[in-house]
Amino acid sequence: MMGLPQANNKPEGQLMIVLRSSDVESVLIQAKSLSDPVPAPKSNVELPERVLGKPSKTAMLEEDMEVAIKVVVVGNGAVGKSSMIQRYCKGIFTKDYKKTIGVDFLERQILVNDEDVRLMLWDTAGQEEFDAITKAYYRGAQACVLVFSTTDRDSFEAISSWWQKVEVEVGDIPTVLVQNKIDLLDETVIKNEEAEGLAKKLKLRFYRTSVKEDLNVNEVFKYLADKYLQRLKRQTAEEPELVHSTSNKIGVFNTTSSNPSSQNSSNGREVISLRPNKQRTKKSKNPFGGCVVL
Ligand SMILES: Nc1nc2c(ncn2[C@@H]2O[C@H](COP(=O)(O)OP(=O)(O)OP(=O)(O)O)[C@@H](O)[C@H]2O)c(=O)[nH]1
Repeated sequence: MMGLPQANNKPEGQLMIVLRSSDVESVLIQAKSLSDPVPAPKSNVELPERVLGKPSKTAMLEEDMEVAIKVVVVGNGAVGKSSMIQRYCKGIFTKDYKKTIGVDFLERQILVNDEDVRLMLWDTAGQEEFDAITKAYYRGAQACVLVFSTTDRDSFEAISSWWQKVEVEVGDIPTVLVQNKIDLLDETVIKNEEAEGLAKKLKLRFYRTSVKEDLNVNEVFKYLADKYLQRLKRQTAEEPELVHSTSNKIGVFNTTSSNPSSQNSSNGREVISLRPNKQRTKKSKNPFGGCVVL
């Protein structure tokens, strides 16, 4: 768990994010300006249908749109998933271990090849008991970080099964394999060749990180964003219609509206309620620029 110090200052559930499951499956692209022809959505996440029939999104992709990428971070418990997301988004590291219950997420905005990219980092629980919950949140993921720990053999051996769990839900998405806690190399229980061999076998880019020492964490997410953008551009060039289709590839995501009263299931669609397991604050700028706690 992300273990924020202020985690319990506020009664749980004050801020509830409600997503329809189909929305979670969308590539999220946010209109940057109010003059954007895409109408302001009524709830936090809009349906892909809303973008149908509107001016070319291909052009907008180039000029007016901001790409948002849903990244899921998966792996056994205690390998450092929450710590990694916290390090990346808030620039901090805590020694405390608090198990993540269900899912959690933070986001950070970065610039990749002059393109604004919003990374939405979904932190999933590493324990099997939460599998049913976490699986639902893999849907719609556009990139994935598979993490194991230098000091935990089981976490290394579980990587293939984590990968399968994600793949079953979302297919082939940009993915990286990460060996975390390399500051503890003295205590390693995994040989270098084994880790590299696994990356080769799974055909994945491999990073060694230390969240504690802030080694290579940025690189992991930068690589994924880059890879995803390349793929998106290729797809858009090859099949511009994809952007307009109802295939849940594109959605409009409004992070400015957070009116909980508009988030309900009155339309009869399935509703997933995300209850942050720690305090969420309103979006605010912080010293790490572009990092937002939702
Ligand atoms: N030495 C060292 N410790 C780390 C590193 N990254 C995380 N930790 C520690 O490992 C423990 C587990 O970290 P978490 O980030 O909570 O692990 P998690 O994978 O989110 O665990 P679950 O929520 O159970 O899935 C914490 O005590 C962290 O401080 C690292 O790079 N080096």
